[in-house]
Amino acid sequence: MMSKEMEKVMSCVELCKGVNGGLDKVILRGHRRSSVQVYLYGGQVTSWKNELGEELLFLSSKATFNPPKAIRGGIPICFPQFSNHGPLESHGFARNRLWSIDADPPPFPTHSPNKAFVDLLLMPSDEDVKIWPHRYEFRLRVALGLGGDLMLTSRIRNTNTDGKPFSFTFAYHTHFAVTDICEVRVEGLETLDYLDNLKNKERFTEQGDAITFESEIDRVYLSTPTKIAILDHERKRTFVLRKDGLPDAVVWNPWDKKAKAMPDFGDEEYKHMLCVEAACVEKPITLKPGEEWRGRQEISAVPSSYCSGQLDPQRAMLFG
Ligand SMILES: O=P(O)(O)OC[C@H]1O[C@H](O)[C@H](O)[C@@H](O)[C@@H]1O
Repeated sequence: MMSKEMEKVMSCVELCKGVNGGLDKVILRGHRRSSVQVYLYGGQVTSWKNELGEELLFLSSKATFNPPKAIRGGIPICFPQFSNHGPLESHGFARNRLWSIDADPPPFPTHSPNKAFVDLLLMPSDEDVKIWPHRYEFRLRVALGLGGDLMLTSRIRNTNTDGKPFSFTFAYHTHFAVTDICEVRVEGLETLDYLDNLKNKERFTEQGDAITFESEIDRVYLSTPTKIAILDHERKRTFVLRKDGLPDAVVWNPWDKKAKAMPDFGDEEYKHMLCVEAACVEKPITLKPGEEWRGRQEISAVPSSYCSGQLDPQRAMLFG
């Protein structure tokens, strides 16, 4: 049972103005100094802090908060198209639309005691329908768990009235903050096939033990396990990413040359970020009118054990 006091702390959800007093954002406050910030613009998480108030996500110091440009960093939502895997603009348009707060969302099947969450809603405007001729309701729940984990659940429903199905690709484009990219490794993707975006989406098989980084990387790993670990050796911190309904995982770091070419990304910032993205890219999702899809991502930050860099066994058990 949670104490009354704890319940009070956990129920903290605040709507306020973001950077430069412009765009609206929601702050979720959890235990001690843990928090999450979500902009209604893009339905985009831009900050996730642990109990010590340490930032766990990367947000570029050059990120602009000026629509229609997307915010560089945090967790952009890529919908209805991932990257350039289709005819739409890069990553579709959900990341540069204004979402609304969904005051009365349909119930979630699983009961959660957690009070620190917000429900957002995106529906197409008439202009959007000209770009992508479909009607949908996209519901996004962002929740800060009792243990400080960040959970994103997307529910996308086809509301077409013309009887037509639609297909889409999707990603939670999560930018993890890391101390030094050269000291990071990703476990859980070894021996898998991937499409290499740097080589015309050609298919390869991962050979290495774990993924380490020494140059630009832009890959879509296919049919991955539901759990992926990102080990930040220098900080002795491990991010655990768990996902459901999202078979693929994108790994991206632009490295020095591409970093310099991006106006909203610092020249040296590639050293301190890594994108590992729960995604559905290879096989698009198709929904008939009335059908709904769900895709969920849960991320946690746990201490790495000292010598081996493996997941701390105590905490790892919690994530099963
Ligand atoms: O610059 P953006 O449109 O935000 O895309 C940033 C990156 O996102 C993904 O990770 C893609 O795999 C990359 O190819 C792309 O460069």
